[in-house]
Amino acid sequence: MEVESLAREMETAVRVVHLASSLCVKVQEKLRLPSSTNGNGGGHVKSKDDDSPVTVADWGVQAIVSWVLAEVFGTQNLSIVAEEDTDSLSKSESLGLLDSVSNAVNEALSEAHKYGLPKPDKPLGSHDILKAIGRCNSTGGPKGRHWVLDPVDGTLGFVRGDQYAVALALIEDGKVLLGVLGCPNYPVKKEGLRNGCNQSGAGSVSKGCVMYAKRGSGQAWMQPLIPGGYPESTTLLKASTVDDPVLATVCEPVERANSNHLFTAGLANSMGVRKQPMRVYSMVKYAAIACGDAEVFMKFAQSSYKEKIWDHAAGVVIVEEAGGVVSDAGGRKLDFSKGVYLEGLDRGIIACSNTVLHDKIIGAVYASWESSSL
Ligand SMILES: Nc1ncnc2c1ncn2[C@@H]1O[C@H](COP(=O)(O)OS(=O)(=O)O)[C@@H](OP(=O)(O)O)[C@H]1O
Ligand SMILES: [Mg+2]
Ligand SMILES: [Mg+2]
Ligand SMILES: [Mg+2]
Repeated sequence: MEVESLAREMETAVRVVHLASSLCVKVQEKLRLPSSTNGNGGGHVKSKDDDSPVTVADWGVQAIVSWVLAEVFGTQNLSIVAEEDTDSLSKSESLGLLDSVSNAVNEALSEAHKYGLPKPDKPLGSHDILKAIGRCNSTGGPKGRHWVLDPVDGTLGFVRGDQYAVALALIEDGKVLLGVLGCPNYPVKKEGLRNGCNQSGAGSVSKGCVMYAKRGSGQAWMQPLIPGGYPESTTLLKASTVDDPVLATVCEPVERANSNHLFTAGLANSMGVRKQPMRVYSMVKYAAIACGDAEVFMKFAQSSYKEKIWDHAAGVVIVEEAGGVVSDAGGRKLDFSKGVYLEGLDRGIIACSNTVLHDKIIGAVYASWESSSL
């Protein structure tokens, strides 16, 4: 599929995810301070109506991404579909929380120029911040361009000091054109040190990266996350070529409530997977497939749960351009054209590093579905 250049969109998306990730790193550090161990991260964490957590970072990232996109592309026809809203943040009892969000946003935006992004002339006020967050209330749909944002995916992982992702994608006429994933805690293997310092070939590990891909390019890329600025190096990503289930690493959500661990264990067993599942929060699971650290990601939510587009859009295009395959459990592509939800999803999501493994899993799903307890 031929896609127009999208150079400005991609450049902006990658840079703003770097900036947003830097905000997340700082907020997560604060959450880990001893003064924050009162259960709500020193006031930085709230519960939503469905009991899921939302934090200063979720609102802060949404405000930053929305503000930057509006500055770069203008507000006319700007459509952003994103997870958070301003309902609880604009209540009078949330003044302290809104202050914390403002501080985090202004601290990050004051560094925007170091990322090659516009920065405000003066710090944004609470009103500007609420406006930026509230602007992301588009419901997407089959026509036109829509930015899709999960400001913090895996908020539970985030508050637990674990893995999470900042996920931004651009959809046009229902197709994901580009995706960017910020993974601030992802362990990235560096090439073995050269010049005789380390000849073992094992390489060292550093933390944090941004992955991105453009639809139809056949390439997915990774940049390191560096403190206080935009990196110079970029590495090509390649999904794993392992197609023997015995050697495959399968990842899945951490929470039992989010995916049926029993069903996926039976499925993995029936196709000959031997390794224990790698349970990881957030779209970092897609990242692991894209960079060759895992071969399979399966998620089978309860049948009453409807998957949202912001939990998958960026990950899907990155995995596919790195050489992988993503579908529902019936083998059909995910449909990003129906609004906020992945309507018509057949049972679950299966992302694989290659078609051979993918075909095997789809076959195993058909074989084992009858006896499942879903
Ligand atoms: N009941 C239920 N079933 C399935 N999925 C749900 C459910 N509730 C929430 N969510 C969505 O799951 C997102 C986190 O998915 P993960 O794969 O990271 O799950 S886990 O945290 O590792 O268990 C999480 O994304 P964030 O809210 O951005 O963290 C939710 O969109
Ligand atoms: Mg999410
Ligand atoms: Mg989220
Ligand atoms: Mg959430």
